[in-house]
Amino acid sequence: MALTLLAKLMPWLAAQRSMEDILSVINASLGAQLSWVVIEQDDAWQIACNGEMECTLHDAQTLLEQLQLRRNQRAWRVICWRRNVGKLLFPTQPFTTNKLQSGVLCKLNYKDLSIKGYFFLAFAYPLSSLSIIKNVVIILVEKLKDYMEEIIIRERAAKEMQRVVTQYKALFDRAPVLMNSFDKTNRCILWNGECERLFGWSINELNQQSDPLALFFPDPEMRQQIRSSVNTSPAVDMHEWHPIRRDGQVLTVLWSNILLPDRSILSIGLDITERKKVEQQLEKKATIDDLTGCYNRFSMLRKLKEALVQCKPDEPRSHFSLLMLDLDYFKKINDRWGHLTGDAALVHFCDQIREHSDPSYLFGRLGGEEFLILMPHTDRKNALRFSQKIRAALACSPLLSGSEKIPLSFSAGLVFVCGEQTDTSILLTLADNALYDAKRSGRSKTVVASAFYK
Ligand SMILES: Nc1nc2c(ncn2[C@@H]2O[C@H](COP(=O)(O)OP(=O)(O)OP(=O)(O)O)[C@@H](O)[C@H]2O)c(=O)[nH]1
Repeated sequence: MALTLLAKLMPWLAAQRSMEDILSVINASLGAQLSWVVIEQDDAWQIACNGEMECTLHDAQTLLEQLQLRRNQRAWRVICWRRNVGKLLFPTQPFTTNKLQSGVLCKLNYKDLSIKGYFFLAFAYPLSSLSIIKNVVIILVEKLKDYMEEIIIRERAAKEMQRVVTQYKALFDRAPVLMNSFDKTNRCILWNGECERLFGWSINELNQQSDPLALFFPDPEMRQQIRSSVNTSPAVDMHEWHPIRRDGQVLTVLWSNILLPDRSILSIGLDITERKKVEQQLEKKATIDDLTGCYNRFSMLRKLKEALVQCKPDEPRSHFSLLMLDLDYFKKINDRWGHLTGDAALVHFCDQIREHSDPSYLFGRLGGEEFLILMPHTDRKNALRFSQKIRAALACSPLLSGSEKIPLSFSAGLVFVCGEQTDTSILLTLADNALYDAKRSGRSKTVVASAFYK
């Protein structure tokens, strides 16, 4: 009988059917009315039940508690009832109890998996030979045990997989870095929480566009560059890009690309817009004069040094003129109109220079009311012409203090640099001496330095 039953059951176990299906075959083969399997692991209980009668997990637990089977340490224990098993299982339901006359309950331990299992089988008639049914159940349970072990290991692996997926999903959604991926047809397939927060678009909104990337980079050429950096030759190093977000603000984002095992590419980005702004402000503070907006002494001298390095006697394009300017009688302006008007005079002077300068000219404040203009590939004649132009502009547009006109003039020293001089301090001394000559000989004029005169 046991062998016949097992022969019937084996294909079901091999086909990995559900526990309910297997119990149904057992019931049908043995003529049983009810069977269940209960699994207890990590304080969580599961029941699989089949038969003509309903048995809840609570019913099964009450029975196990009553028989103290759970506390019994033996791995194997088979309990058989010749009669009235229904009374034990359903003590409060007298009508149902009549239906179940006899039964077998078997305990099985999975030591390695720290799991307990219970198999129960009940019949509507009293069993004449308990030992036969007991032997059948022992063999049956042994087979069931292997099958259940397989299911449990599979379930655990699935649970672990689910746990890992949940962890990575949380990481993907909550990490303070941008993560996204687009497929070959330009559809967005990954768009994490930080992307949605920063750019203001959801993945559904992106995929309603024929080309989602156009939302961030309206320039088609820029889009081409992005695509090639992602798809053609994925740039692993962080590169700086300037996407536009939903409210129109231009961002600064560092992007890197990671090739995943399935050959898809995940782009990872870091929003550095605020950091970049601070950097730019610091850079500006370090190189630009606060009051006038022209270069400060430090950066002007650096630019002069760079120009000197490039300057070669046989390369006329590298020659340049250097003009050192100083406002005349500036102290008087401060004394008469006050320091704020003195500041306004400095700004006005710089505005005039800026307005009439060639874009290639470099212009900085050396300190106080002293300035330096570097004029690339400009000879002495043109440099002198330029200083006259500034003088005329200042005469035409005096500084206004209310309705009062404040005349401004300057003296200047000019040096033409043609590659024979390499020392900045000597050049500055030459320009300064020429400026001093201009002051001494009446002011409001430009004097050309005698050395390097050409
Ligand atoms: N308002 C204002 N004044 C400044 C600033 N820097 C320097 N000064 C003033 O500029 C004046 C320069 O005076 P001086 O060196 O005697 O030169 P000057 O009066 O222009 O006379 P000459 O150069 O000989 O024509 C001083 O009174 C400084 O206090 C500034 O940033 N703002």
